[in-house]
Amino acid sequence: MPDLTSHASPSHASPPGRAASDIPASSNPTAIPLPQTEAETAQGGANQDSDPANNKGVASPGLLDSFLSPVFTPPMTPGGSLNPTGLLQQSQLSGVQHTTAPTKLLSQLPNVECIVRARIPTTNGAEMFLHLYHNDIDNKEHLAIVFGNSIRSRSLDRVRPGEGEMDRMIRGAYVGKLRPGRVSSWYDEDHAEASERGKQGDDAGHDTGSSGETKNKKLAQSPLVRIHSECYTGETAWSARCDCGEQLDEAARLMSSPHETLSETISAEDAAAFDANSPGGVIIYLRQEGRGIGLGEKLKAYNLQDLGSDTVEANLLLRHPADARSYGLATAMLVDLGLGADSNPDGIRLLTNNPDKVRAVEGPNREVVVQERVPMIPLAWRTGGKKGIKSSEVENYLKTKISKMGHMIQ
Ligand SMILES: Nc1nc2c(ncn2[C@@H]2O[C@H](COP(=O)(O)OP(=O)(O)OP(=O)(O)O)[C@@H](O)[C@H]2O)c(=O)[nH]1
Repeated sequence: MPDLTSHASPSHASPPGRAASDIPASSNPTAIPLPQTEAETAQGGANQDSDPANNKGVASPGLLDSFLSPVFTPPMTPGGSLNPTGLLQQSQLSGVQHTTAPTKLLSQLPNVECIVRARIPTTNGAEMFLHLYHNDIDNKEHLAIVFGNSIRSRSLDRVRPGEGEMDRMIRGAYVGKLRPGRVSSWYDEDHAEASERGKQGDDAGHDTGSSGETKNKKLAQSPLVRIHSECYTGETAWSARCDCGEQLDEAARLMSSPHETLSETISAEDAAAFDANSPGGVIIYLRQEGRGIGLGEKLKAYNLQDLGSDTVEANLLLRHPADARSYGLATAMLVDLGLGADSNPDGIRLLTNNPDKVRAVEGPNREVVVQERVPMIPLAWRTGGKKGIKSSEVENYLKTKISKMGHMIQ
């Protein structure tokens, strides 16, 4: 077993020789000539030196010249536009602290609609409601994993023309619990729960019980929210290259037993009081695999990483942005779930180390308020290496997040 440092206190110096700005172009045979920016083209070409060696490109030790083969076709980043010149200019700024472009905010939130919701009993005993969304900017099935009973989707609860009670129950627009023989989506006999709101066509509230009872209830704490991007390798294929699977598990754990926090466990009495007012939690699961470049491109990036690049360099070498994601859909889904500033002015607590995510999730007009950022410290760092992921790859992945993407993991 190699001597791994994932549990060590992080002192996160950039890996030597990795930063593009640190390597003189003349001594960098693998520098890739970059296309002109639109502005440069308009000016007749600011970058008129035809010698590729004089263009600073992405330095990746160990890459062969053949990488520059003319058969290499730069891919399209799904749903994104690419300006590698701009990205690299940022990476060449002094200190290489935050080398990625800030996440672009859409000027307007997309429209989202919750199509169906279903109760999922989970293997650890907790229960959650899986919400599947459609939207008007892509054809993907983005998800909201909702813990607790106080968070409901407005678009799901809205009455649809011509639908009957069975239709509503089948698509998950019911209060309380389903059981054989139940006939009303609005009234749950066992729990004496009725929602008048939906019947009246009022989509402004988010109560689950008798009308008005929970609508303006002051919650003990703001709801916990995690915006998670799909990672097939880390969540399903047991990859130790990243900590995505661990982060998803940890977010679910914190939301299903909200009195367990990262730092303390509160008394049983306090826990009961907390549960009575539990704000619940939401994991917004966005289908932006590989930071938005897709699984195929991420696998190429893995091979580049094995050839010596870090995670940011590998994306740039493949002509993708370091991070091609956006969060407008997440903001719109949170608003639909009643966690927007209009109905939840106290805001949310966002589980993340990513500063871009905090700004981006708030939306172009602060449609969502992030009241507090809750850090996600890797399990191996918190337990001195006893638990969590141990690999040199995950160590490099986390180091690059800190040194090049400005992540706040301490
Ligand atoms: N391109 C690329 N994407 C990766 C790599 N490793 C993991 N990912 C993707 O990174 C994304 C994980 O990001 P998130 O879990 O949202 O986390 P984050 O934005 O890094 O920040 P946190 O909220 O602090 O976790 C997923 O889409 C993964 O598929 C990699 O080596 N290259």
